[in-house]
Amino acid sequence: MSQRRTLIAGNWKMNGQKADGLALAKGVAEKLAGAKPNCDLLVCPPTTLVGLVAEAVKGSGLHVGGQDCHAKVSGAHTGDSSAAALADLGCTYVIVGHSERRTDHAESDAVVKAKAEAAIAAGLVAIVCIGETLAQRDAGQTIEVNRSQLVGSLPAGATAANTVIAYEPVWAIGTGRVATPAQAQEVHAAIRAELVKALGAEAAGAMRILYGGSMKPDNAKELLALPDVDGGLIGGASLKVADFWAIAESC
Ligand SMILES: O=C(CO)COP(=O)(O)O
Repeated sequence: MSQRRTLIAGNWKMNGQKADGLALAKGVAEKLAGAKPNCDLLVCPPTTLVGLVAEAVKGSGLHVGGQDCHAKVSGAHTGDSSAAALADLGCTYVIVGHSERRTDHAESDAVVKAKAEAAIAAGLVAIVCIGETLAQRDAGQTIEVNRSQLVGSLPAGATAANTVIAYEPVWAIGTGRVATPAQAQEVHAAIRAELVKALGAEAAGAMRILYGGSMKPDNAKELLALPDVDGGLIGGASLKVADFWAIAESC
């Protein structure tokens, strides 16, 4: 049996306002009150809702996370949020380096690494995202692109307790085109091998590597059963209680 506890994480992205966001979070928390799936459950609402959601699900066992944080603790960074402020609102995780942020905000590996380090310093678990584009996959660069993003984005002091890796092939995000089990396992195994080099076998063996990209109730079981897939980072399907819960029940 894997020593790694599966993590099912919902990335709501820029979706939800007070009423529907609260209903979604409370819906998941209520499910959790009735049954304990064989995984940790996390929702990452937009920053606007993080505080409200964290208050609403307090004590339920449902974890709450941010979708991004700044590398600095405070200062003149209009529109940004610090990891410490997210922790203060009740977050225990934060996603960094999502491909949408790498693209929309030109975030480099160095920026992602600094953000992950800030997250850890604030006591949060950093979920560090990496993944290749379709053009890179078609050019046979998948393993090298992921290796290089991982090495460049991995925070100093990373441990299995403070860092989670998320492999999200860009071509699978929001497209309905999910990676095949063979494609996912190949990259996850390569990530694990790189983690062994960077952190040693023990930490690498204990670190969770999530798959993200069109994970749905009908494909989750097969992906989550792969030896190096330790959970999911779920976009679209995390916006419906029934779908998110069905994925959690596939663990
Ligand atoms: O980007 C994702 C999660 O971070 C995946 O999104 P989808 O599940 O909508 O493809």
